[in-house]
Amino acid sequence: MTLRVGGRLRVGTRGSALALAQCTALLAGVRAGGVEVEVVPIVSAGDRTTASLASLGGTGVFVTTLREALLTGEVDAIVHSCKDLPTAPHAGIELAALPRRADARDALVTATGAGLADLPAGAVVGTGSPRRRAQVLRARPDLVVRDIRGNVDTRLRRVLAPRGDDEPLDAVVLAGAGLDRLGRGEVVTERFALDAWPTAPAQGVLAVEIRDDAAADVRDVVGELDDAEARAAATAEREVLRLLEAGCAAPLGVAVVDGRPDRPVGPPGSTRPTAELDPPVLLARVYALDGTAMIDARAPLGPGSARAVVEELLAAGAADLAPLGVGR
Ligand SMILES: NCc1[nH]cc(CCC(=O)O)c1CC(=O)O
Repeated sequence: MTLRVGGRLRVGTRGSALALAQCTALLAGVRAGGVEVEVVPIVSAGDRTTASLASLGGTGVFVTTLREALLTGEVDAIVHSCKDLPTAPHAGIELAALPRRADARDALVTATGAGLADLPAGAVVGTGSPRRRAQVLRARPDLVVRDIRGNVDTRLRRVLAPRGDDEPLDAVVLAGAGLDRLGRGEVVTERFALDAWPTAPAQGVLAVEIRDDAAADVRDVVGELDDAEARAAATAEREVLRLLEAGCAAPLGVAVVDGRPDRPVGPPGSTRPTAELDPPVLLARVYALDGTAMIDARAPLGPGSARAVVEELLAAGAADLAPLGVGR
């Protein structure tokens, strides 16, 4: 099929290996459907510099550059990791598709193949995420967590093949979905069950944005990628983030889990066999930064579930436990 407007669908994404891999995989189905697609890598200030992301205004710099390319008409659609997308809507832009979710779980990669429980005391685990730091320390207060930055390859290298000037790490925690999409899923030593280790809101979900005045055929093609289950889960998880006014500094874990504890919703990448499982439940968990305490809230997944878990968390003192925006 040739799109009536422009002939082919131009899709912008970040130039990182992960962004290109996940965008290309997402669009394989669109191409198979006969639509001509061009992936356009968009380089942002955050990709060009080694300055800290905070000095550039946080990870929002990537999203902003992509949105500029969309609004100027350089591309017809943009693809982000949904977990990197601010919860506030952007004028002129529409979240047109939340495609089927990949593995939402965090993954541990260790140099020796040891699981988290088997790492020696004092082992050094790298992560830049306050949530992951709290979760590691909660499970293993005897480990050392090192703040690390960089793309997936850089972080893996620190464990699997450290260079002379790197401090070697014994382990890193990364999103399983990112490793899978890069074809590196085989390096994972352990994937943490969501009920024990809820992850970032919308982890493993991609987000496709279009202009709100997009041509009908662009809207149709992109809309085909939307997945009702991913949309319901990502929407509720992001609503928790929004209501808590939590940024990436908040040690907050959110997940949609099976109504029965200790079981994730379906095996990774599979469609949930709805008939066999209890109704899905929204789980939100706020940690103390050092992992010594945590507060949980759960509600059956649905339109009111985010508000219900947030009220429960706040009533239980979550705003005193951890740095959230709400109540400050
Ligand atoms: N914060 C960066 C980021 N944004 C999305 C992913 C992974 C892919 C996804 O969650 O969809 C990652 C890497 C990571 O957390 O290990």
